[in-house]
Amino acid sequence: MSILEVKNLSVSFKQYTAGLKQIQHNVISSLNVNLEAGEILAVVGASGSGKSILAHAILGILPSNASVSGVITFEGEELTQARQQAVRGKQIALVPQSVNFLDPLMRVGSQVRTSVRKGKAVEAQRAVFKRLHLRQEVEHMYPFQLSGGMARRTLLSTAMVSGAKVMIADEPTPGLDPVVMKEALDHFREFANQGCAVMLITHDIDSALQIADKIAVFYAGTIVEIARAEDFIGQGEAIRHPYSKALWRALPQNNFIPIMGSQPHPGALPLGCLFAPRCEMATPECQEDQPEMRNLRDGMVRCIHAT
Ligand SMILES: Nc1ncnc2c1ncn2[C@@H]1O[C@H](COP(=O)(O)OP(=O)(O)OP(=O)(O)O)[C@@H](O)[C@H]1O
Ligand code: NI
Repeated sequence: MSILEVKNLSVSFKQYTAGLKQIQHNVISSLNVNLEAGEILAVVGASGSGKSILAHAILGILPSNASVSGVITFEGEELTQARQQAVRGKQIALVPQSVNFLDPLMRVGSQVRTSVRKGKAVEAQRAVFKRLHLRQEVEHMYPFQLSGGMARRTLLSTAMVSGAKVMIADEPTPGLDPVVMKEALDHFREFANQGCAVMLITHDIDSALQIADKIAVFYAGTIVEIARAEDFIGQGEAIRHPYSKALWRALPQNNFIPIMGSQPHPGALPLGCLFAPRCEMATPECQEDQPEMRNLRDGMVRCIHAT
């Protein structure tokens, strides 16, 4: 049993156009993913592809105009709204993408201490601050007194002291200097080695590959491939989905080959495969139905042509 299972998740937002016409934005569609204890799953993909929405759906913190369908289970039991509230910040911790998640009216040391559930709160907070190179006097500061990097380290600290079994880190590293970034990534690896499951959402594929066991590739609101980190090597021959291959080849060290076209807007998704309009391998069949996720070479892929 996976510690966290997301089955057939869809999330949409109702939006009103200028003429008060209502349109539906499908920001996540039929998404399946599992988190295993002891593993780090890195989630990569373009901006606006729905990575943060997935994190917020798991934690039950989507805005009220969102409609959600599908089932999320934690330790084999469905995560209902009540259960999401009960486990949030305790068994399932979030390192949010935005530093606005800090409480502006509370000193940051106290914020971190309220997340400690076992052992001495002050000691745990001071140890994590030291590890992330935050000076001790920072504990007395309010969020507005912090630099962007310090605020991010405070958010990381809050999740790290929580003792959660599942950690979801949404872009935890931008703005951190390389030394602190390495500490943060090493910390995630240690968590996983202790039996915790980590979902690391990131734009930094290189860092993700250094610590992740598996990589999930997001495109236009769904996961198109789940691969082992080792598959991301060379020219990407072992990578299954044409979008994942393109993403890999677009990296500076892999020839910087740009991907033509752009990701479809959530208000106007194509009927069939979401990547078909940009895909060199697309055939008329690809335009008919969205392909199902299928097993391929010890990974998962959502493409009828992948081999
Ligand atoms: N409250 C909202 N109402 C309507 N649409 C929203 C809302 N929040 C997010 N979206 C839309 O959902 C889509 C997915 O957004 P999300 O923030 O999950 O992307 P992301 O993959 O995390 O991007 P980034 O890498 O830039 O953080 C985007 O098209 C975004 O515009
Ligand atoms: Ni995001």
